[in-house]
Amino acid sequence: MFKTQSSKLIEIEHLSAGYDGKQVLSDVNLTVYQDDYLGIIGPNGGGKTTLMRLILGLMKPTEGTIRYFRKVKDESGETVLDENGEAKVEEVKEISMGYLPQYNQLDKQFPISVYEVVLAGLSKTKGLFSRYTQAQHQQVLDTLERMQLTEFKDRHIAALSGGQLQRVLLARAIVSKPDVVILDEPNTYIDRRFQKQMYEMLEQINKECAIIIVSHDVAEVLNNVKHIACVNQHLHYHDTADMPREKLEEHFLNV
Ligand SMILES: Nc1ncnc2c1ncn2[C@@H]1O[C@H](COP(=O)(O)OP(=O)(O)OP(=O)(O)O)[C@@H](O)[C@H]1O
Repeated sequence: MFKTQSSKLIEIEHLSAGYDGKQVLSDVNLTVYQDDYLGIIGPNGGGKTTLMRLILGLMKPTEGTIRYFRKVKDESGETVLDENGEAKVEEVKEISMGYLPQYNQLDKQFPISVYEVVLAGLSKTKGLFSRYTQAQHQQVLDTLERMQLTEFKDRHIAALSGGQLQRVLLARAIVSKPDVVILDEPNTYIDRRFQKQMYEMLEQINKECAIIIVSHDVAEVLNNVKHIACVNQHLHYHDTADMPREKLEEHFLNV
């Protein structure tokens, strides 16, 4: 089993939020760590996507705070450690986040190629009127290679299988080397045969950044994540290393 004791990346305290005066999340507290792999599970309409939208800054809470932290580096670029030997962090206004949206939020007919989709993952790092640099184009090519997508580079996204499209969107989410990748129901893109491959890719990605994955596939999520949070207006949190797998399944399979 995994064990994480690393520095915080996102800290959520006493967060409440909703739509049109109807409360969807109440008094949510959650810490996401720098090298975290956090699974978010819960019933339909429980507030999982809402929590992701809040973390991404796409909507504002009615109460509570979300704070972001970055590792402190010295002049030579080395991470500074605190008294416990953990990376020292400082609060920052924002961190970089890659996002893989739910399948049903996607317009597959939008006229855009695989290369352009992945390049769009760098749009935040480019000035509004400036062009992408040679290095940024190379970054796209490297990411396509890593995701085994080079042969589909010029293909229209409507002409991809679900698994290929999922890899393209994952490539877009990681191309900027973000601090955290947020995946909302990534399994809806693929059939079960490809799930193993997806989790292997995520394990590799987790060596470089934190991952938050929303999923209905409780058993599969429990197999892969370091921490698990069950969201149903309130949030219940568990360290998967602290609880036997059977207990977690018993606890969560019926949510
Ligand atoms: N834009 C919106 N306007 C009004 N109500 C919304 C909006 N988005 C979500 N809701 C409502 O908020 C509640 C939580 O929705 P949310 O999408 O966060 O749940 P979820 O846990 O992600 O659900 P699912 O597992 O079905 O994707 C639901 O009752 C939903 O109908």
